[in-house]
Amino acid sequence: MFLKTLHLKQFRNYQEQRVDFVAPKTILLGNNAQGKSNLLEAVELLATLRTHRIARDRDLVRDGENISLILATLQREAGISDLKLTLRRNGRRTVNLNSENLRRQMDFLGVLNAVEFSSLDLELVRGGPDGRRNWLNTLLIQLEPVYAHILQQYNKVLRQRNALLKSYQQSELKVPPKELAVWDAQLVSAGTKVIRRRDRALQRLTPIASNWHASISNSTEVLRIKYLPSIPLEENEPEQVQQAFFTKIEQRSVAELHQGTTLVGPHRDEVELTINQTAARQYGSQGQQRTLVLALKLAELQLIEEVVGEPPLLLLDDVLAELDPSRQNQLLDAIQDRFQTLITTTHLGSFDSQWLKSSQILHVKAGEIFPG
Ligand SMILES: Nc1ncnc2c1ncn2[C@@H]1O[C@H](COP(=O)(O)OP(=O)(O)OP(=O)(O)O)[C@@H](O)[C@H]1O
Repeated sequence: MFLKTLHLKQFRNYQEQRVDFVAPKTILLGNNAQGKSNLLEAVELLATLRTHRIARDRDLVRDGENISLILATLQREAGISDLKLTLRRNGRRTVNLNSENLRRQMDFLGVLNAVEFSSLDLELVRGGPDGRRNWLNTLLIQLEPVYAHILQQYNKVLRQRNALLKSYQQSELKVPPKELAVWDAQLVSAGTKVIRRRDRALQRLTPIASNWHASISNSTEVLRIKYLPSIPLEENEPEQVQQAFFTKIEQRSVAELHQGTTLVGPHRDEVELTINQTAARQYGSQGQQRTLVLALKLAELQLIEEVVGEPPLLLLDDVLAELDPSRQNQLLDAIQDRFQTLITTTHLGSFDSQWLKSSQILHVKAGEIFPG
């Protein structure tokens, strides 16, 4: 797929800016805080309706405005699509495809696919399980847009069940509330769907990521990715997972009532990353952590391409210059001209000349874009 144009209105620090993409790679060049990442963020929003920088919609809308528009023209094998996302300060969003407002956000999600790689992704290795769950959720939304709906349902049930547990904890009641059984069943039903999809996605991603990792590290390191769901998972069968889920809830019920919160379910899942059988985060070197994240990102690209049937976009936010020339070349070989790539950087100095040859260069200055 190829993003032909992007048009931002009152988004972040852009007043109104249209960009035409004319090469397989676009380098957005500019000093800090000019709007380079903001532009990638707009593309990320079109792909996932999420942003990896924790932000509410009112942070995305330009200061002093109430509404913000992200418009794009996308070329896919099946034809051209026009996407429009409206963000409002009050958080209400509208999604529009080919001039038609869509009722379900799910129908917007499968249109543009993109993999984002920024320095924040190093947190995948270094940070807590939350970041890894988030990463997996974002990937799954693109592999199966219905996942966005499933996750939303799970989170809703989780919030309601937590509210019930909290009110019990704060009450004088001696007997757990009767409605809890209803919430247990709903939690298990929605949670099982989440768990089974996470398991399936990681089963497919792991061999691809391990291969990339072996190739980047010249086979000196073995990367393993292991899904550690909060309930034991023996077989990826609905009945088996549901049964295990109910059993675990029963085992933790006293603790849940005591703590007033849900202790079992996919909101407590972990994804373990190991290199040569040691937890990756203990593998101190920044270089090794970068290799790992690069392998994960290349695997995401490949998996999305396999599932969707077309190469997604790659968004490289300030990471390319940090890779050494050999890793840069590996990335270049992997993406060639098949994956449209948008790259932000503050300087061109450390770019391999190969990169520059096939790139369109745009200058970003205070929310405006100028051709290079
Ligand atoms: N809602 C908003 N309204 C107006 N300006 C905003 C809004 N949100 C962010 N900005 C501005 O956008 C700028 C940050 O842009 P961005 O994050 O894209 O930086 P960048 O060019 O990628 O630089 P860096 O190299 O530091 O990442 C800051 O000047 C910030 O004040």
